[in-house]
Amino acid sequence: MENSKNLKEAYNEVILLGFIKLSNVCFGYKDNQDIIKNISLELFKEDFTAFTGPNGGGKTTLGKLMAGIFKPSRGDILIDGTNSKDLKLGAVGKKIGYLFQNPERQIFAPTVEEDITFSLIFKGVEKQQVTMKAQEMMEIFQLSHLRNQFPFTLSQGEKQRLALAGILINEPSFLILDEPTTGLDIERKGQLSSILKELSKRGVGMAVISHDDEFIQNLSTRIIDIVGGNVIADKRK
Ligand SMILES: Nc1ncnc2c1ncn2[C@@H]1O[C@H](COP(=O)(O)OP(=O)(O)OP(=O)(O)O)[C@@H](O)[C@H]1O
Repeated sequence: MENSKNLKEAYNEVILLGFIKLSNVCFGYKDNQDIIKNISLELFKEDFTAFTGPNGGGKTTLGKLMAGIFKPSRGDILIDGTNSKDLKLGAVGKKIGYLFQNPERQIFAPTVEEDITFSLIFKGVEKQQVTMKAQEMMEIFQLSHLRNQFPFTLSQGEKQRLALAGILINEPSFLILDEPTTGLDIERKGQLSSILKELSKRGVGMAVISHDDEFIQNLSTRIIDIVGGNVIADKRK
């Protein structure tokens, strides 16, 4: 018994286990029309994975499936070992942080600070701890000077950083980011790259949907091409 346990542990150490595993996944918004067509794929925390491909290919749809926002019409998605069909959105949120293409969709509160702390307060985390974590997030994302500002009046880059701060305060194990560089100037894009690289180094899994070639080339270790709801290429660098 003891031997078989050790064997299993050793096996798990040498074989990298996928954090998100898709098996024969299909999905359509309307009946009989699959947008995602039988995709099987495993994503690893150790990778920095980029999803590319032409407009309308299905990247955003796939991202929402992997984040548990949509459930597959057919096939299964395991998120950290649990079928996404059995996971409520709140439970997925503890494991996966999802940045929408339009960060305004993630603004909930009347001030920047309240927006960042929204989810922790909702979960009933103790006030002193919430304040400390918010401080840390505002420093990392250079939002301290905007703490009392109404989020809708922020610039695109600031909204992007605010959305990321609100996601990362929950310490998810894996991040899925949909077009995170849209509307960012070169300087802000560089800052975002450094933050994501650092998070990846600290063990946070990364999947980025992007058309931004330079950004992808700079960060990713694996590039997956999605065309017409299919994976047409899957390359490691
Ligand atoms: N809510 C929806 N209802 C119906 N069809 C949708 C919906 N959202 C997306 N689609 C369709 O699904 C297909 C894939 O769209 P999706 O946004 O996933 O592609 P994408 O690869 O992310 O595109 P882009 O690069 O333009 O963001 C498109 O044909 C789109 O029109």
